[in-house]
Amino acid sequence: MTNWKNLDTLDSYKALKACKGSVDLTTVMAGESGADRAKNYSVPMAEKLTYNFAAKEVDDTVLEKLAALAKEAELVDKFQELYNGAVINTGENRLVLHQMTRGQLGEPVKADGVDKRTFYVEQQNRIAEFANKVHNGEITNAAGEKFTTVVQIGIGGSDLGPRAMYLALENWAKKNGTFKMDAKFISNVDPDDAAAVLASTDVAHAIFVLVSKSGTTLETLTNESFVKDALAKAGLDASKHMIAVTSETSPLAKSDDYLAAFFMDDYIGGRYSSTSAVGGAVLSLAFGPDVFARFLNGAAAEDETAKNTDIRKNPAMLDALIGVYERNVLGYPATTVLPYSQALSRFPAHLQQLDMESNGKSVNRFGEPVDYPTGPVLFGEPGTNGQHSFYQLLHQGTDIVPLQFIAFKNSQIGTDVEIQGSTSQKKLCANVAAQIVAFACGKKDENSNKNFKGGRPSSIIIGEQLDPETLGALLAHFENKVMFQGFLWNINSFDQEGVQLGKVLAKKVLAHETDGALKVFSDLLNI
Ligand SMILES: O=P(O)(O)OC[C@H]1O[C@](O)(CO)[C@@H](O)[C@@H]1O
Repeated sequence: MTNWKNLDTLDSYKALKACKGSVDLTTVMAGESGADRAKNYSVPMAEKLTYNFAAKEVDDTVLEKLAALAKEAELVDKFQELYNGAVINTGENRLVLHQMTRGQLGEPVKADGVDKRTFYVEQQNRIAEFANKVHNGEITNAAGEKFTTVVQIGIGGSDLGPRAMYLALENWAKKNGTFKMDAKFISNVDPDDAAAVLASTDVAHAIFVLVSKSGTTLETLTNESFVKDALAKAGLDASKHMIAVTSETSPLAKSDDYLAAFFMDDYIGGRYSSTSAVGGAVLSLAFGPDVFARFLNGAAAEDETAKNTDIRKNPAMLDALIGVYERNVLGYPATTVLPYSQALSRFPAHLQQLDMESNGKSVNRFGEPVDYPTGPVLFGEPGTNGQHSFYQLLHQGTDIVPLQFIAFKNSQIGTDVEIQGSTSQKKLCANVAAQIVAFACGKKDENSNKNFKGGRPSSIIIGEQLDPETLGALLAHFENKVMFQGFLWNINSFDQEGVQLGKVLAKKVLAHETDGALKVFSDLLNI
């Protein structure tokens, strides 16, 4: 059994604090020293990805202290407890098993009377069989015609991850001949969301995937009714056009309203559910089950790296430790993820939920207030677009915001042009290389308006090409990073009580049970 202790009670953390200010990026990232760091401060990830931390404010001494912190905080042992079935989600008294949707990292875990790995694989097989039947025309609409579009209805983790993964692989699948069906997504309770998606969808040839782990989310149930209404208006039987993905204990599980139902369970948090049936249904329908299986393999391979006790061989743990150093010792309040890949356009939105819903906590695992900052604000956009938007603040603003770049050597589609001696792909990669050095080293100018102080830390994950395996590995990397940071902060990264209050008050507003400011705002909004 491991010890769960607050970060500020650990001796190795106290030692780490003494390192504050010891690494000046403007110096160490210049000249030969910068070249050496760029070569050596790099850790292999799975699927030929590498995590390069040359431009972080660390040196061998800081790394030694981070290694000591990893050891004292028993990070790898805690991960081991997690995948071997301990009740890590103390707030909800649940196991945490999302890694098991992609592999068996440790011992078999039995819960609810079944072996959980067997359960997840069974669901994958059921989804694969269903998707194959849709693709080969064994499952059709009432007129015997093939379905051509899949529309996912869900919100939060039942939308963001699957949507980001779909967008990440859409062009790759088209290029590689595995694209089967268009996928669309309805998430917001804003009626314009469902209305616009439905208006651009041939509903007679659409299969709708209702995704809600709890089966009680207001937005999702409302959008389900919206879609059912549209199907009825088109003279179609909704139960022949809808499947459900939910937990076996949810009210949706036993309903006859669906063509089929596929299951995840309470041991997979919504924001960790992309590799469960939640992502499995839409991705298998859109790209085929083999592509989904390749995505899972990439995630499984990355999970294996997270078992390593050596911080130079465990990229997620190293990334997590550096992030905690930046947050708690260096005092940086935010972080940004900047994929130089258009296909990853919604990946930062997924990471916002993953990171902030997991680690936006003020009490530890035992419900006691913590005296130190926990999860940072996370935001992001693809580069180079971000460069022409908010990078101004990142380069010259008064706050230092650590950056996390992601880039691939090759594009997905492969269509490119050479203009002024370089292809677009080379221009993309040139920009990310330039940004790392510009942020770290800055540039002196007598005109203070044009002066760049530098000293702005970044890391970069570099890959060959974004494909199903690299995407899986990338997803698992960030999930595991968030998990290790939660362990360091001694918080429960797997519940989300902070989302409840707003839901309760919204219900009161709709029931007209308001007074005070709530009543005034209700009136102002004409509710
Ligand atoms: O899948 P469900 O149960 O509809 O939940 C959707 C989302 O709502 C939340 O519970 C937050 O309100 C997220 O954690 C979750 O991903």
